[in-house]
Amino acid sequence: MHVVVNAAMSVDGKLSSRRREQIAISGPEDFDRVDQLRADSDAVMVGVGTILADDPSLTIDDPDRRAARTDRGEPENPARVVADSRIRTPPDATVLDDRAQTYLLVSEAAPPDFVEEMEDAGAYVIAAGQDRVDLTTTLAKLEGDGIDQLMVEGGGELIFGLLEEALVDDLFVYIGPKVIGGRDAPTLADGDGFIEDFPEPELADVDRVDDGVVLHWTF
Ligand SMILES: NC(=O)C1=CN([C@@H]2O[C@H](COP(=O)(O)OP(=O)(O)OC[C@H]3O[C@@H](n4cnc5c(N)ncnc54)[C@H](O)[C@@H]3O)[C@@H](O)[C@H]2O)C=CC1
Ligand SMILES: Nc1nc(O)c(N)c(N[C@@H]2O[C@H](COP(=O)(O)O)[C@@H](O)[C@H]2O)n1
Repeated sequence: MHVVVNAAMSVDGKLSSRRREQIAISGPEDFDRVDQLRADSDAVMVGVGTILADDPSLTIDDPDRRAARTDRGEPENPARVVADSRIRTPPDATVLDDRAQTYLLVSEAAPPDFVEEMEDAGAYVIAAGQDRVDLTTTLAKLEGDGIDQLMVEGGGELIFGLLEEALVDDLFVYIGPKVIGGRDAPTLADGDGFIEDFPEPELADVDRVDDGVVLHWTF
């Protein structure tokens, strides 16, 4: 499986404010680049923190891109994947609508009643890990289901979890013209943070987009 992380951050490295509400950091050209990345993916993944904060659809905006996928014999939209250790995804979350297949990655601590509720809402539930989703095992299961190209859109906890397990191949970061600040605002990589063996990606490309810049890092 090839894992591509994409996120937009402020000049000071924040994904959002301390209120954890969605903030438009990208401009139109960058949102279009993200739409193309989604169209090139078999699945788009986020953590449940992003579901609770933003209620994203994770579908493709451009109808021509959706048509090109169906012409290739692919589903109109990539599948959606939510990492949600204890099932905090609300049953009326937009990712559970019928526009795409949705996988919910949960831990073995996820209450069985909630698992059943999510399956009734149309999600395909994969469980691995004691208290927290075991990302290595669940991503391998997704690969077994035909997901070769996985795009991850955040947030900071999930991105750190993937970096910690050395699961990231490419990282695209849009840095937009905003300063958000705040010690409690989410950053690109949250979690516990590294204290040694810091991942050291290589800078593959730099592009000026809208009023900011896209950095492409490879691991
Ligand atoms: N600017 C941008 O590009 C983006 C911004 N955001 C922002 O990020 C914030 C949400 O980010 P976070 O609160 O960090 O939540 P998150 O979206 O990273 O979700 C974290 C959750 O993922 C689940 N998870 C399961 N297994 C895990 C594992 N092994 N490692 C890590 N997480 C695991 C846990 O239930 C955990 O609580 C929101 O404010 C949202 O608006 C989110 C996506 C993109
Ligand atoms: N690429 C990007 N730029 C920004 O400025 C953002 N605020 C985000 N946020 C993430 O985009 C997703 C929205 O999904 P839908 O369009 O509703 O499908 C979601 O993952 C946000 O957190 N991204």
